[in-house]
Parts: sequence; structure tokens; C-alpha cells
Amino acid sequence: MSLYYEAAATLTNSDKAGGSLKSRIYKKQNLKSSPAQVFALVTEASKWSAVLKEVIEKSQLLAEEKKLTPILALLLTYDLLLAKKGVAAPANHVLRLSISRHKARLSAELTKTRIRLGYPTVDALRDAIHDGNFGEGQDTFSTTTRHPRWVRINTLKSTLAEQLSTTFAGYEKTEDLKRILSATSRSKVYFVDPNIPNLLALPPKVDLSKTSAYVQSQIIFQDKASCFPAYLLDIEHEDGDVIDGCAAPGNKTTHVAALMSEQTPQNEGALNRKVIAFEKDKSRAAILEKMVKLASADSVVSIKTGYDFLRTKPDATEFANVGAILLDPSCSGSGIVGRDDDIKIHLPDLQSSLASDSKPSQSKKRKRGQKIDLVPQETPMLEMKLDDAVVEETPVKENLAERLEALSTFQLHILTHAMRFPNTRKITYSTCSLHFEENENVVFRALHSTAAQAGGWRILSREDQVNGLKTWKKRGVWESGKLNVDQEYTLSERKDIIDACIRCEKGTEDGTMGFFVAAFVREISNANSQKTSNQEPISVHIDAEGLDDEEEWNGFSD
Ligand SMILES: C[S@@+](CC[C@H](N)C(=O)[O-])C[C@H]1O[C@@H](n2cnc3c(N)ncnc32)[C@H](O)[C@@H]1O
Repeated sequence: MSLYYEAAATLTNSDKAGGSLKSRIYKKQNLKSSPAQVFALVTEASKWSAVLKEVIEKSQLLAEEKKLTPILALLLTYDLLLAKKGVAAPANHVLRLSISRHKARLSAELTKTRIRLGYPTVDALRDAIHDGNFGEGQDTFSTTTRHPRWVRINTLKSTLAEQLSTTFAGYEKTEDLKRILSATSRSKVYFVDPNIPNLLALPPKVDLSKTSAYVQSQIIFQDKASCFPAYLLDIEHEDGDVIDGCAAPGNKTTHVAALMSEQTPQNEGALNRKVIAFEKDKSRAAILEKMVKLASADSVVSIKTGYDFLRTKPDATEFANVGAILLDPSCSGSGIVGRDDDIKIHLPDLQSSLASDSKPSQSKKRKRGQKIDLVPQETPMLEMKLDDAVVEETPVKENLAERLEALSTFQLHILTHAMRFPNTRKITYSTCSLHFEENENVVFRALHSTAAQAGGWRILSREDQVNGLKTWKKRGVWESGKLNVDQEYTLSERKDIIDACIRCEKGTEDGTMGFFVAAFVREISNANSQKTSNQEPISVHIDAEGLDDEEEWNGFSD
């Protein structure tokens, strides 16, 4: 029976298949077990792994069964104690024998752990584990922050009213986001977001992926914060075409397309404006194309596959009607919230097993508010993505300071490039980063650049922002000593700029990812437009940051 060996090989990646769990399993040739069975075993065992780690260590299973690796021990213990059909191997199979002879001890340890955690039955513990509610707010057991399932209604295909009466028929409306954050995956409850129109919050682990609304892209999973840029752009009819300079996978592109269509007068017929979406990475552009088509935005969006936005000529005729630009460039991704369904496996440790006295005397039943340190900091843990879905950004983990320097130079460059489009009156700049360097720092430097000053660009003040974002409380931050141009601004100017910047924090009761967005505007007079489009080549200006803001950009490696 190869199920356990095959599942263990998938996890250790012994055949160097790499990639997400799904691609490791489903792309593997010559798998003897059913891929669905391997997938189910690994995902279920991973959910229980923090509990089973302790159970296995206390039972000293690894010390006694030298043939069992920590992964095999985890998978077998899961099936032995928790799977309906038990261990999927013949009675005399070596693995079955090696785990079954410890059944009594393992069961007893599971009971002790369950009671210590305060769950009266295995089913109660199972529910908590499946809802990601496990030890919520009380211990280091929980591996993910509760995060609502944000659902944007794709108004190109449906309406909020239609979705509430179909997909969410029978759901109860709540005015309290906290109720959503603590709801179980089976709770039929929704929250209508007060900041972004047509946005709903649903319980964290709710599975809507099989609903026809999702399959048909009538609803799109998009974090609340990620909806800010398109909404802040506040596109009006007279804005003409809109550029999305960094588009894939396309959440903001389709949001812009939907907002654009919404405010097209009914009697105007087909939309004669377009969203021009740039994506320099061809494989990501292919996903963008798919997403745009699925969302029925393909008649509005014109995709520039493999095009570098920085190489565009702002005064080219095809951009003559571009009144607004959305820029969501590559960033460090430090605001990204790990997906709830990513795989995290806590592995039992032989040393801890040996150290364990297996006596529960120090482990008493949990009192309210008491911290439980079930999973120590240095616990061996396997992590991988569940599937290959393309995320907006991939977090940067190494050489952070150097990367931030390179990223912010690129971000400033792309922003000042956008400021050179002669008929553009609005720009939003956003990142899913928490770092000042990529956010307020870029904003201040951009405002001080030749492009901004020659073009008459200023920041969109808080009071001029769309209502839902004007009232958003989390604003920009200031980090002293990080900006060379700060002496160029009075204290009150600095305060206003910071107040115009919008931030979202991750892991708070707002239920958002970490995010930053600011908007820039200008009134276009002919003089302005002339000034910008006639700069060929632009006069070289070395700004206070030492960056010639129109110098040749030699690329940035993602
Ligand atoms: C943060 S992601 C954009 C996410 C997207 N706005 C969304 O909401 O789905 C940044 C994207 O910009 C692309 N990109 C980076 N630099 C670019 C450039 N100079 N021109 C065009 N695309 C670029 C990257 O390949 C990446 O796909």
C-alpha cells in the first residue's frame, strides 16, 4: 500500500516536483494511489497537525517506532484516530502494524490534549479546527489570522440585489463585521461594506468556489483593501480612457471596467471608452486575459501583453484620450495576508518526544484568557501553497533593505512616468506593502519630482476623496529620517499629505490585508498639457534623492 509513502513523498518533495500541493499531486506521473485520496489525507492531516504533533510527541511514538518518519507518523495517526475508515492498509502491512499497536496510548493522549484545550468532544474540536477558530485569540495554536472572505459583486454581470436574492438568499445581514470574523464557515451571515460599494464580507472559511455566481464571475474574491484604488480613482465620464499600468492578475482592471460601465449613461449604448491594461510578464498576462474574459470585461479592456508600461510614449496618439491611470506596481508584498487555505504542517519532533514526560500534571484545562503554548516557536513546520492561483504579489523575504531600495526606485519611476501623460488628470498609486519606503516615501519624492512640478500634480486631499475613503480612519504614517526631501515641506503640508494617504493594516478588526494607496490630481490647462508633452527629451533634473526621474530605466528584476 503506497498511500502513506506517496503522501509523505509529496510533502518532502523528494522527487523535486516543487510547486503547490495540488500541482505536486496532480501533475505527478505514476502515482499509484488516487490523487484525490492523497490530497484529502494531506490537507486533513495538516489541519490537525498542531494537535497531533503534541499527541505523537507525548506518546513517544517516534522513539519506539524507528521506521516512522515524523511525516508518516502524522499521516498514520490522523487516519488511525480521526479518519472514518481508519488506516488505509491491509491488517498485516508494516505501517499499519507500527501505528495500530500504539492506538490506546495515542487515543489517550488525544483525549488529554482535547480536554486541556477545553473541547468537550472530538466533534467540537473538529469543528473548531475546520473553521480555523482553533484556540482563537488565546494561544499560539492558531496559525492564521481570521480574515473575512471579501466578495466583490461584478457589476458587469450582476447586481448586489440580485446576488442577495440568489447566491446569498437565506443569509442574515449583520451590521457588525466582528460577527463575520468570528463566524463559523457554515454561518449564513453577510456584511455589506460601508466604504466600498458592492462589496460583501462573508465568514472566513466559507466555500463559495462552487457557487454558480463564482463560477460565472458574477462575484469576484477580492480583498477590501484591493478595491480601494479603482474606487479612489473616482472615474467620471469625462475621464475618457483609463490605463492600468501593472495589471495582472486583473482584480483592479476588472473593477475599473465595472465602475466605468456603471457610470456610462444608459442612453449612450456601448461603452466607447476603454481600459488599457499593461502587463509585462507574459505568463501573468495570460491569466489577466482569462480573468478579464471571465468577468465579461473583454469588450472594455484592451490588454497589452508583454508590454512594459515604462516604455510607453506618453504623448502617443493612442493615449490621447487617457484621463486616468491606476498604478499598482510590484512591491515587497509585506501587507499580504497568508491565504487561509495554504498548507501548514506542524511536525512531531523526536527530541521533544524524548523530553516529554507524557504526564499531563502540568497541563491543566484551559482557563479563559489563558495562553496555551502548544506549538513552540521553533517547531519544525512544512509550508506550501494549496494551489497555483496567481496572487497580486509574492512577498519578498530576503535582503529586505536592498530590495526596498530597488523597489522604491522602480515605484517612483513608474509613478513619475504616469505623470507625463499629457491629458491625464488622475492617478492612483498603491502597494500591498507596509513599508514607508514603498509608500509615503514614494509619494513625497514623486510630488517633489520634475514630472509633478512641471505637470502641476498635487496629492488628492482627504476632503476631496470619495466619501467611503474620506471617512476611512487609517491614514499615512511618517517615519523620521527616512526621507531626504522632508525639509521641502512645511509641517502643515506634510500633515496634509500624510492625511491624504490611505493605509490598511493586516490582522485587525477591519479584516483587510496591509495596503497603501494615494491619489494624485491636477487641473489641465493647455499650458500644462503643452509643458508635459513637449518635454523631448525632458530637462535632466537630479532631485533631492539623487534620482534623475526621467533617466533610462534599466529594469528591475522581480
Ligand atoms: C502588484 S501586481 C498587480 C496586481 C493587479 N493590479 C491586481 O489587482 O490584480 C504588479 C504587476 O505588475 C507587473 N509589472 C511590473 N512592472 C511592470 C511594468 N513596468 N509594466 C507592466 N507591468 C509591470 C508585474 O508583472 C505584476 O504582474
